[in-house]
Amino acid sequence: SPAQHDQTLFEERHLRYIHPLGKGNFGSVELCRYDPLGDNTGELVAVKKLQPNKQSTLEDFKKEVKTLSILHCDYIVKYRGVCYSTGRLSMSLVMEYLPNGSLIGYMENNRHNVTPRRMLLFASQICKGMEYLQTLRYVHRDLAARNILVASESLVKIADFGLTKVIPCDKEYYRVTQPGESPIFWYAPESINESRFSHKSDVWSFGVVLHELFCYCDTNSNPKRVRRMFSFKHPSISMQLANILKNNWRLPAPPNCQPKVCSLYMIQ
Ligand SMILES: CCc1cc(O)ccc1-c1ccc2c(C(=O)Nc3ccc(C)nc3)n[nH]c2c1
Repeated sequence: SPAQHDQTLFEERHLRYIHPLGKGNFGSVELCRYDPLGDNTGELVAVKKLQPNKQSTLEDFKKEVKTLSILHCDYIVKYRGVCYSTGRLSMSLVMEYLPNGSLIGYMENNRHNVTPRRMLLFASQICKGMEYLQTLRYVHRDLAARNILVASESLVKIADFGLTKVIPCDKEYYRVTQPGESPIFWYAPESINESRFSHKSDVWSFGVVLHELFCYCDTNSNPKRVRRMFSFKHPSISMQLANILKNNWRLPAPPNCQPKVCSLYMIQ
């Protein structure tokens, strides 16, 4: 039957659960081994189960799968396929497993042997991945170090396309109607103020990722730290953030950041 030759169809009975991976950010992601021979020689995969809830419906999930299945780029996590649960009531997304986890954990654990040169290598790879997405008119909308996965000490890949949208051909931006919980500290001003997303707003988020990289993803310099500057009273956090950005406040230069990188920082 065609299903036997469809490499992107994973049979639930061969998908062996190992342990949980993503905490919250990627939804519920689990490490599994797809082991049809039953001898533990199968490949390790990252699996995201879909629980249709108020945030994401089966339709949203099918859109994420559609988005992923046509992406072929060295700097984007590879789509492997889907696994339908018995009765097709729910489905899971199967992606390649990257053994070193997200950039956040990697930078924290490898602070001493990640040189600025290596950071620029990672930054250029994220750039190439985003450039590829732009050629397909995709806007990621959630570019952040937490969504960059480390394949090896010299290769990172962009992950988590749950929020990715395609810009309509007649427009230059995508307007979100129902913004869920928004990562506003990575958002460009127009995204905060008007829920407008474009390649330009992805570039802004890339700037925040550069900041995270050069701060070794240190939680003390994390963009969320900005929140401490705000009163928890009114106006809302996003209003306060929008105001200081309008007054040209920007993230502070990362501590002991190289002069040449800092000059790059000044053009931000
Ligand atoms: C399936 C969800 C998804 C959806 C999407 O649209 C794009 C990418 C992914 C995804 C998310 C996470 C991972 C992971 C990992 O989390 N790996 C690891 C390894 C080691 C440690 C400590 N932590 C973590 N590997 N491949 C992954 C693919």
